[in-house]
Amino acid sequence: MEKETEMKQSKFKRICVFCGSSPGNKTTYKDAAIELGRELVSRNIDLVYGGGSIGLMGLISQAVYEGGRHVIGVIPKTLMPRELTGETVGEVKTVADMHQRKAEMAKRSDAFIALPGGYGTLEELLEVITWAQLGIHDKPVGLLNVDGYYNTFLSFIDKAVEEGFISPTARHIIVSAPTPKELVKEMEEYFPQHERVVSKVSWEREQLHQSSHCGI
Ligand SMILES: C/C(=C\CNc1ncnc2c1ncn2[C@@H]1O[C@H](COP(=O)(O)O)[C@@H](O)[C@H]1O)CO
Repeated sequence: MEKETEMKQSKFKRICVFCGSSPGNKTTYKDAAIELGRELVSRNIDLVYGGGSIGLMGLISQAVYEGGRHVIGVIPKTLMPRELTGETVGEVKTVADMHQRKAEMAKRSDAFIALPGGYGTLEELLEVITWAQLGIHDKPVGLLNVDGYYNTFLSFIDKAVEEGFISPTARHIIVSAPTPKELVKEMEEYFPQHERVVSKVSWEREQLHQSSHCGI
């Protein structure tokens, strides 16, 4: 019994999950959101997400909250009306705008995971990958490739490597797996290979500067 608890203990305290504000057309996407939520709970990991109860965002936050872990939803003022995002379970952190939301979600997390989603999810995912490439952070970035949803995206990234727009070491930033269990395990084992371009200290200073201006 003790061994099982030991095995499940994660090095991550909080993971930020990006995912669809829609549920998607297949049951497997909804199931994966709930399964990822339960995987976080089983490893004592708290959730940071975009807030609200719509789509996959609602399903994962509910699963983590019901499992007894802390949930923080970071919502821009403009999306606060409940008819837009629904109720947020757990803690709500209100921010000024979408830019501040991403900075806040990143600051509060030890790693990032993208479930299937649309433009919003892709934008958030690509931003944390770009920040990793620049050496702004070295937190693992995971892609939950449910039912091959991200196969064409991954092929495109490989094409960009082939064509010389993404370096092979930067390709290594994306950790992907088909199930939550495999994904979190691979992220635990992740070791950054890319070169550090921006010093972490200067980035943290920049964040502090922004926070004092935005009243975080
Ligand atoms: C404005 C409307 C609905 C509210 N939509 C969102 N609510 C909360 N968070 C959102 C919303 N739209 C985007 N996000 C963020 O992007 C990701 C989901 O975007 P996607 O395009 O659905 O993939 C998610 O991680 C959020 O952080 C009425 O139209």
